[in-house]
Amino acid sequence: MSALHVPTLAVVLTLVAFALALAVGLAAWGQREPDGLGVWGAGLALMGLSFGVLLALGWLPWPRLGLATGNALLAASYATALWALAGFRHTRWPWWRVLAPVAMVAAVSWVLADRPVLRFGVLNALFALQWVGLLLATHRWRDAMPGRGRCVLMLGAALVLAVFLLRLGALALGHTALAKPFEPHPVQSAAFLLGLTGLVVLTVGYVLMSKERVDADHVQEALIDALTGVPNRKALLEQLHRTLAQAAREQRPVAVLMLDIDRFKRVNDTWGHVAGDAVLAAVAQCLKGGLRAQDFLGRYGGEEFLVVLPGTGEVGAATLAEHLRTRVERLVVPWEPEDIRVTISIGVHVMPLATPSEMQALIDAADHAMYTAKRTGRNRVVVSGSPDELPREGSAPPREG
Ligand SMILES: Nc1nc2c(ncn2[C@@H]2O[C@H](COP(=O)(O)OP(=O)(O)OP(=O)(O)O)[C@@H](O)[C@H]2O)c(=O)[nH]1
Repeated sequence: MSALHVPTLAVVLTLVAFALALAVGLAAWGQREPDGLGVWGAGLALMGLSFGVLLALGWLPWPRLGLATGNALLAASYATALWALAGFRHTRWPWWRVLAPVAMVAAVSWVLADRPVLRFGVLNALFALQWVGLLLATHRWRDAMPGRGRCVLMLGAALVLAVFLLRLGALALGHTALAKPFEPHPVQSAAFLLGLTGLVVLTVGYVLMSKERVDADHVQEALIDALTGVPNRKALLEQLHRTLAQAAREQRPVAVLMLDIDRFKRVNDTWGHVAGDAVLAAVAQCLKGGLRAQDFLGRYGGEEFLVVLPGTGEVGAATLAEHLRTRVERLVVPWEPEDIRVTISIGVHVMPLATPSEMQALIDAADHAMYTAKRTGRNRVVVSGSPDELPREGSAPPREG
């Protein structure tokens, strides 16, 4: 290990830090949703700068100032890494949390400039504390970082922390020669290798976290209807399929409500398409607010919504449908020159023992009941199979009584 030339390793570390800063900066450039990646890149640049200053100490006219600056930049780069993570979590990060460790490290470097062993010990302890803080924060903020990127990042942080623990351990065992900057020593070689590996792993972890966030957003966008903010048809059908499969396993009923805004064309024709959009969004949120936690609402098509009620029988489904109908009836959508009110017609169908293969039949039956509600006056609820329902084409007329 001592064959590994420490100053060369330090130069490699400097170049790698700058190269990663450039790559990360390019990746973060023009990001739609900033997630701290740009700040992470700035931290890498600060790290490269700090090693540059420390490597140039021998040539600087004021080595004491150079030492304090180089170490302060290193503390700043570590503090910036934590700041970036706070940004990933959309947490406001006060300036003092970045500046406090920087000021402390600068003061220690300056005051203990003539006591290299003590300075080396205190500085490595302070840096180790910064990385313990970063590891703890990453663990505490795991909800905001649910993917594998966080694990990779924590591995990188552990490797960097190991650098300072290794140096502190060696110092405690009497290897005081380490205290000279870039002194050839197997422990220093190992520390630089660990640091280099940790830096790369950390950055890969952060970029992975950023990518996982974007992927999750895309999945979410693909399943949410942009206008109304409720699940779209694809998400709705997938959820209904899952609900039917679970209901079949548990031998429980599933109810489906098909809801359609009455005379919606008139809303568009009277107040314009933008008003129609506002009404659609307001109705969707109104319906959503009237559901129980286990129920599921989605936009089935134009002005049609579908509600899935797992484990709900006919009486419960009809009661909930009536509740939704009155909620929408009371809804007032603010608009100029006059507020807009609409009503909805609802068709209800319940399958006591449904299976996923009957999904389309379930929807069609609710749709037909809704069609009956339209044809028999609108602003009403019709339960499929009830005497109210009009006969379906090609089917037997509804039973009497
Ligand atoms: N503003 C807006 N209008 C939509 C949207 N999707 C569908 N529509 C309109 O919804 C209207 C549906 O009209 P129809 O199917 O004739 O039904 P209706 O006027 O609601 O009458 P009934 O259903 O019989 O009560 C059409 O004018 C569509 O253009 C949308 O996303 N935004």
